[in-house]
Amino acid sequence: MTDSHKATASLAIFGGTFDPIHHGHLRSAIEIKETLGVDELALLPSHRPPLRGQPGADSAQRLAMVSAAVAGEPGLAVDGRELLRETPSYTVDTLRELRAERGAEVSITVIMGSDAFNQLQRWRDWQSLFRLANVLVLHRAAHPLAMDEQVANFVADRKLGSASALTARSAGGFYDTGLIQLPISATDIRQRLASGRSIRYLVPDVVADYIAEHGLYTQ
Ligand SMILES: Nc1ncnc2c1ncn2[C@@H]1O[C@H](COP(=O)(O)OP(=O)(O)OP(=O)(O)O)[C@@H](O)[C@H]1O
Ligand SMILES: O=C(O)c1ccc[n+]([C@@H]2O[C@H](COP(=O)([O-])O)[C@@H](O)[C@H]2O)c1
Repeated sequence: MTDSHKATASLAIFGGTFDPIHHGHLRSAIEIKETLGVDELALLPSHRPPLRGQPGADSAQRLAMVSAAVAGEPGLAVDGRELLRETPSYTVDTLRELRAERGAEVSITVIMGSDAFNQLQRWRDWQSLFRLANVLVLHRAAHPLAMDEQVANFVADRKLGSASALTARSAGGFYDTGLIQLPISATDIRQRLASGRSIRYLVPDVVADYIAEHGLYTQ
C-alpha cells in the first residue's frame, strides 16, 4: 500500500469503546460526514480496547447500543467486525482487513478525538496507520491537543489543507479539523447512572432505554 493513489471512493471509520455511545460521538460523526463529503461513515465498536480496562457493558451490548443509535440515520453505518477477533482491537488490523476488502484506491480516513490522538505513539504499529489510511483529529475541550514529539514530527509533512482533501487520497494524509466536540463523555454518563442521576439528552432515547432495560452501569 502506498499513499500515492488518487481515491475512487471514500470511507471514514470512527472507532471507540462506546461504553455507551452518546450524542458527542453522533454529532461529530454527522459533522464529519458533511465536512468530508465522504461516501460512507462507519462506527466501529471495539471488542478488546487495547489501552484501557474492560468496559462496563459487554461487546454485544455496546454493539447493540451503537446499532440502535444510528438506525434510521442514512449517513451512518455500524461495522461490527472487531467483535469477530479475540485479539486486542488494534486499528492497524482493522485497516488491513478493510484494505484487503476494498482495494488500494478507496480513501479510508480514521477519525479520532484529541484524547485518543495524544496517545497515538502507544498504538500498535502506529506509523502503519498512515500507510493504510488518512487520519483526522477532532478536539475535545477537556483534552487539548498535546501530541507526542515523535508523532508531531511524523505528521508534519503529511498535513493537508482541508478536510475534503482527505477523500481525494487513499491514505497518508493528516488533518486537524479544529472542530470542538460536544462536551459529553461516556465516563460522565456512567458516573451519573451509578449515582442514580438522569442521562436524558446526553444519549439517544433508544440507548437510555437499552441501558435501563439491561440494568447497565448501576455500580
Ligand atoms: N464528545 C465527543 N464528541 C466526539 N467524539 C468523542 C466524544 N467523546 C469521545 N469521542 C471520541 O470518540 C472515540 C471513542 O471514544 P470513547 O468511546 O472512548 O468515548 P469517551 O466518551 O471518551 O469514553 P470514556 O469516557 O469511557 O473514555 C475517541 O476517538 C474519542 O476521542
Ligand atoms: O491500535 C491500537 O493500538 C489502539 C490503541 C488504542 C485505541 N485504539 C482504537 O481507538 C479507538 C478509540 O479507543 P478508546 O479506547 O478511546 O475508546 C478504538 O477504535 C480503539 O480500538 C487503537
